[in-house]
Amino acid sequence: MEGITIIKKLIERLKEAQDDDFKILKIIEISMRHYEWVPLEEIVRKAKMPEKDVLYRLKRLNKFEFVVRSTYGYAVSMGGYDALAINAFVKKGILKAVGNKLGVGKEGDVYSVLLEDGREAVLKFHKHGRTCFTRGKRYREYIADKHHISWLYVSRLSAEREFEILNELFPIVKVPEPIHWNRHAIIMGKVVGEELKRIDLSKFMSRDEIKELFWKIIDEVKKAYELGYIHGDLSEFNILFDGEDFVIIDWPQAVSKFHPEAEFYLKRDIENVIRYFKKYKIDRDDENIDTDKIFNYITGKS
Ligand SMILES: Nc1ncnc2c1ncn2[C@@H]1O[C@H](COP(=O)(O)OP(=O)(O)OP(=O)(O)O)[C@@H](O)[C@H]1O
Ligand SMILES: [Mg+2]
Ligand SMILES: [Mg+2]
Repeated sequence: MEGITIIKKLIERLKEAQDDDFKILKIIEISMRHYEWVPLEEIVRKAKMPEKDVLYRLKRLNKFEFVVRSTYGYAVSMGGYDALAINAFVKKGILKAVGNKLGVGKEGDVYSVLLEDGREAVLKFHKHGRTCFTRGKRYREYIADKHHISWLYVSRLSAEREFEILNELFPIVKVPEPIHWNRHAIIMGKVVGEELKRIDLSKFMSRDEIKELFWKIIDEVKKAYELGYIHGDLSEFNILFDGEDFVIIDWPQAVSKFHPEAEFYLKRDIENVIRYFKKYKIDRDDENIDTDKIFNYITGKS
């Protein structure tokens, strides 16, 4: 799988990379708040190192594909940003090893990881606007993209947001346990189970049991709402089920229940869940399985 090869390469490069490589990479990262392309002089000035030493580090960073270069200067690449986050987790004594890729979402990559305390966990990289930074994409296309400065900022913000929300919800709502956050990456508890989308419940559950599962999911949505949040992207893709219990994942886009469009988002979430369960015909003899009724139930309007 391509994902595994990429991370393996990244890990190899991480092993090779030295503290001074990361020092320079961090200077570029910080300077990107003010520059699209950080000029060499700026890096030299901040590094307080002779120019030839800085150039040596930049050459290495370029070889690792941790930076992108243009005539105007240097920028951190997506791989470089991944490396910074992984390096930070390792330096803090949190992360021990990165394993296989678990899933590729629209917005990020998820890996199975081993923590220093022996726990298995999950590392999720938030990657917004990744299209402007895919491997091999050329400089010309890169500068033509007006969003290229913000991907770093937006990805970081999204990870921070998901981490905060998980902290608010866990353990009251069935969500993964938030463990750590750095840059655009979060480490969270590993959930056993598969996306509902990939499971045929009727193969091992009765209709009553399936109906019970439906209402349990709705109750989690209600609990999240009571804590102030609406998932905003709830569907059979973001519910992991192990045959008995489930966990709702993927929260960065969640909105406040006081959001002006709150009703729209909550109803859409409810509809998605109802739509998935329709194929099991659980709504046949339960008139309460209705978007408006469930909306009222969740918001306490009935
Ligand atoms: N805590 C977890 N434990 C186990 N697997 C997980 C966990 N979090 C995510 N995954 C796996 O990784 C996939 C992608 O995760 P998630 O849905 O959070 O990311 P995403 O990039 O936002 O996806 P999407 O494109 O659906 O928005 C999930 O569908 C699931 O298979
Ligand atoms: Mg998802
Ligand atoms: Mg998502």
